[in-house]
Amino acid sequence: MNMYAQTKTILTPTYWRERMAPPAPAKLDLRHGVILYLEDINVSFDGFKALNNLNLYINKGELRCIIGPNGAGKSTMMDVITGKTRPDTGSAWFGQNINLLALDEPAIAEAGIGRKFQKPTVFEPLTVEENLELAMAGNKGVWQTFVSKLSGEDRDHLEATLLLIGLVSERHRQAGVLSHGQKQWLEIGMLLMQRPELLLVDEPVAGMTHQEMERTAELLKQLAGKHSVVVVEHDMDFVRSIANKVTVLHQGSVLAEGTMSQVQADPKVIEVYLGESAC
Ligand SMILES: Nc1ncnc2c1ncn2[C@@H]1O[C@H](COP(=O)(O)OP(=O)(O)OP(=O)(O)O)[C@@H](O)[C@H]1O
Repeated sequence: MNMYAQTKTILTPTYWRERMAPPAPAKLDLRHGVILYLEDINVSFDGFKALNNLNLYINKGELRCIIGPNGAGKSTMMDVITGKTRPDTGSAWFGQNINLLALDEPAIAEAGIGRKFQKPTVFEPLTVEENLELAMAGNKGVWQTFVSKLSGEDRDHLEATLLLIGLVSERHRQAGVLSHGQKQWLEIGMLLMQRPELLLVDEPVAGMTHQEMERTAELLKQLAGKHSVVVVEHDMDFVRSIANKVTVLHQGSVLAEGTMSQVQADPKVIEVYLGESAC
């Protein structure tokens, strides 16, 4: 190509769009059956070790509960997975091939990790259905979501999600008038609209009635298999009702891991929880 043609080419928007566009997210490699690897993770805040050589492995389709006393490092661990906090040392991989420490928060969400915080953050003036539509939009933008029609596949996904979260009959109600439990389920539904592989759920049953807790347990159990789910929760009855495997964190490390009965019988766990009636 002569110099004139070359200059003309590099002045076109297409030339730059192709080169400046972020690379498409890598396809998650789950061939070893493990979706999350955290290895030797250390996080310090002003010299205080919030995570101390933490190792955690989550299998594809697993529902894992993380428990531990206040200050054990549970939230910090979730922050490392989602890119909110960078560890001082260690490695964090999503499947075999996605290095979480090389990605920022939006890229981690895009790669397939969704997080639900304790407090529901639904859009109260919008209906249940509109909230789900908006969540599906991802990076499309609010305006474009409402002017563009959902594809048949997206519509099916929305209907299936409404059914799963038990809000079919509430679909045209404003999110603001829902009960606390219903808002939590809607927010889980909003995460599901983005088809995450791994869901991180922070204290899902705080403030719920007993009935709402039972419904939430059913919902999380239904999600497992299709998704991998990590739940941080203080309510031990709830944990007992959903978890096959529980990880106990203490002082930023894994203290014990196993079934709820196994960890409850572990003298190290009993010692840590001594005086706390929860366990
Ligand atoms: N940004 C921060 N700056 C300083 N210290 C922090 C920061 N975030 C967390 N910590 C400290 O790190 C430790 C672990 O906190 P973290 O919130 O991860 O624990 P947790 O297990 O989630 O506790 P809880 O069950 O009370 O939510 C605590 O001692 C906390 O005070």
